[in-house]
Amino acid sequence: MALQRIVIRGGGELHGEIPISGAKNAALPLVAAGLLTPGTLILDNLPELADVGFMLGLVEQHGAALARGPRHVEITAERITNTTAPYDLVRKMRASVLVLGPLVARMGEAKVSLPGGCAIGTRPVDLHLKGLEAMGARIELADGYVHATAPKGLKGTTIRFPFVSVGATENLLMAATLAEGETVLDNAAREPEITDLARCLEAMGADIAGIGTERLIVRGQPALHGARYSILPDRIETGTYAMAVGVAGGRVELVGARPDTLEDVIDVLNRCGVEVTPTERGMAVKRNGHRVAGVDVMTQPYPGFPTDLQAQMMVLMATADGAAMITETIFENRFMHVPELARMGANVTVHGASALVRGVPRLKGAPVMATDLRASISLVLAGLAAEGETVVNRIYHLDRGYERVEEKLGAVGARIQRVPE
Ligand SMILES: CC(=O)N[C@H]1[C@@H](OP(=O)(O)OP(=O)(O)OC[C@H]2O[C@@H](n3ccc(=O)[nH]c3=O)[C@H](O)[C@@H]2O)O[C@H](CO)[C@@H](O)[C@@H]1O
Ligand SMILES: C=C(OP(=O)(O)O)C(=O)O
Repeated sequence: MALQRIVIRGGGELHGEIPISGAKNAALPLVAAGLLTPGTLILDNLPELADVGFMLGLVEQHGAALARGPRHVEITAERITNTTAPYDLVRKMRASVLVLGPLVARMGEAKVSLPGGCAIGTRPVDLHLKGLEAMGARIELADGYVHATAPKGLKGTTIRFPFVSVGATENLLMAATLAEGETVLDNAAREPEITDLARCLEAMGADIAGIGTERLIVRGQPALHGARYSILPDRIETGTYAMAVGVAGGRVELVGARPDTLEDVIDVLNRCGVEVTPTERGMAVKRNGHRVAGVDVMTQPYPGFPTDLQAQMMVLMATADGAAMITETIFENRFMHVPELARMGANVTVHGASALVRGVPRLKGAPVMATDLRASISLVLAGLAAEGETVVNRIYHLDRGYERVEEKLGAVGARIQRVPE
């Protein structure tokens, strides 16, 4: 794909409505779950994103047949013909590691390239591997690959996570559905995407208790069957566009949003003066004239403030009337947007895991470089608030997680364009 950039002329308010897509971070494990059954898993409300395309390509090369329509896929893994997830696919997207649990559980074997570090931190997968080991798999690491074998199948056990991990919870939850006996996952992640995965697994015949809590109890089944499931709306996309309205001003209805999946974020927005109200179709977000107030936030596992909205929140605080302390507790290197925002006139000082943001009346347009998905969209938001022109380079990260971003923002009045680099 040719390199592209996004050009934004800031300063205008946003008015109208934005449709919210299906959640990327629910879609990825749900596609992997298609490997658990020889039956057909039908997923609706599938977001059209680069990451979803990578994940579908991955399950396809494991032997799944795909039938795709708009926002819809049918995955039939009648036979798994290949249990190796190669480096070339895994390096494009870390969530590829989510095929490990389903493959070992169903086939007794899998070889998955180790995902490696990425821009936001080292991101090891030790909890995924320890959990599979506790379920009886033998784990070997060689040549950059994890080779997991469980020729007699996985066995249920109790796994207590030392800290909360979304991916490890998902991988082991999927593995446990086909294990022999009962698996207890303690200190499990409670993100809405995990609830979505658990509900879909139930529809496929899994027996799971404690859904939505930090203790998941799974009674393994000999096999799962096909099902049809509609993916929940993306709470991170919702929060991002809510913050865009906070940054630019105006009033926008986020159609299809599920406010119950982002209560903490809505509370923060209301406290800083961005009005969020539920509507019949989703939620409405409004800011009129006045500058927002500074509000401190700390990222936390769900139901706390999501790390995936930290960069966008920083942009909102960058133009606040006052100061805000933003603390990142999930990833050790998730402030790469700070130097780029500074080039646009933001006043941010980083001390370890905290960033002190002193609001300025106005940001200024500049050419900037996107380093990861949420950093990229934060620069787009900054461009909406800035005087003059902002050019965001290296936008392929954006297409991993935001569907038709320039169309969605353009439709509510943003002056935004995608152009070749
Ligand atoms: C595809 C997907 O859903 N991605 C999300 C998922 O990522 P992901 O599932 O990778 O994030 P985790 O919740 O696992 O990571 C949380 C923390 O635990 C660490 N860790 C994790 C696993 C492990 O085995 N060992 C370990 O040390 C990570 O490096 C990180 O510091 O949750 C993150 C936290 O909400 C989000 O930012 C990502 O958008
Ligand atoms: C970090 C993210 O995704 P991933 O875990 O797929 O890298 C994200 O969605 O912000």
